Amino acid sequence: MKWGIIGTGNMGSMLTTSLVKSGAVSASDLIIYNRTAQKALDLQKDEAELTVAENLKEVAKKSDILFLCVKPHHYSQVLNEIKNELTLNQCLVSITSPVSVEDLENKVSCQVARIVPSITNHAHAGVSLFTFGSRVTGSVKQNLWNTFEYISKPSTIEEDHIRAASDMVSCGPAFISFLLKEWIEAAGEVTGISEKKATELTENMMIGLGSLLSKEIFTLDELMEKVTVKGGVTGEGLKALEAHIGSLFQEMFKATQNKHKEDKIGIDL
Ligand SMILES: NC(=O)C1=CN([C@@H]2O[C@H](COP(=O)(O)OP(=O)(O)OC[C@H]3O[C@@H](n4cnc5c(N)ncnc54)[C@H](O)[C@@H]3O)[C@@H](O)[C@H]2O)C=CC1
Ligand SMILES: O=C(O)[C@@H]1CCC=N1
Repeated sequence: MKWGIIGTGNMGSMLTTSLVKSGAVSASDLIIYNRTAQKALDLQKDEAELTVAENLKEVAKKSDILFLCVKPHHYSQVLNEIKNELTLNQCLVSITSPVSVEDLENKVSCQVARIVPSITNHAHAGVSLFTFGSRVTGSVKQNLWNTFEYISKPSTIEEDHIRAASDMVSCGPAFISFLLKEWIEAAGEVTGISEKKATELTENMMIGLGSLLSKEIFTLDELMEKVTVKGGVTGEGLKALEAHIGSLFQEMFKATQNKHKEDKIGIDL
């Protein structure tokens, strides 16, 4: 089974490295291609067994499962160049949310799936969002699912909820990092604690929180309950949060919904 990756930017390189390092795919079964060849060659320096393809047609022809890891506005150009190489035995996997599986199925004649990954998959953690097209065979579905279990918790997502799901698992690391930066800054402003110390404490708290959740020791509700000692400071902090949070997250989800709609209109496969 040969695995191809087109586009070795943030996500393509993350998938290349994580799939190999987790033991999901052996480097000798991976073939990668990037428009700027150096990016692909740099990955090969770490994993000598990787094949770097000379061009798009080569990676398309040689892959049983082919990941498309370019930005959505490059889809049309790439697909036009590879579509005649792809047959029903192969599966094209898109990793972007604004392009639906249905639209891709109308463009190419091979099997099609969408797996939206997350930067958290670098740490072989977090979620990957799966949507299978109508032509994907049972064995390919199983193979993709099993492979992504090495680096994530795969989760099936319907088209209607892909934006919200991707906001949570893929944009989430950026959103939460932004909130934590605000928290660190506010701690400094209000109490004078140094940014360095506040960052160290916050990052380690997050690692601990992630670990509690991953071991299923507590749910989110249980965490709030256990930490909120009656008459204590946590309760006061939570009250302040409730009073000031307003429609912060509603606005965030609305903003991404709007951008998603705009992107979909702008993408012409
Ligand atoms: N950054 C993230 O956390 C996530 C990104 N995605 C999706 O992944 C896709 C890629 O995003 P990034 O990796 O962040 O972008 P990026 O800009 O880092 O990577 C895109 C890569 O594609 C290459 N490329 C462009 N045209 C090409 C062509 N014709 N042939 C071969 N390579 C070509 C570029 O040289 C670049 O290395 C996007 O569609 C995005 O929606 C999905 C989940 C998370
Ligand atoms: O296609 C998506 O939804 C992802 C999330 C981050 C960038 N692209």
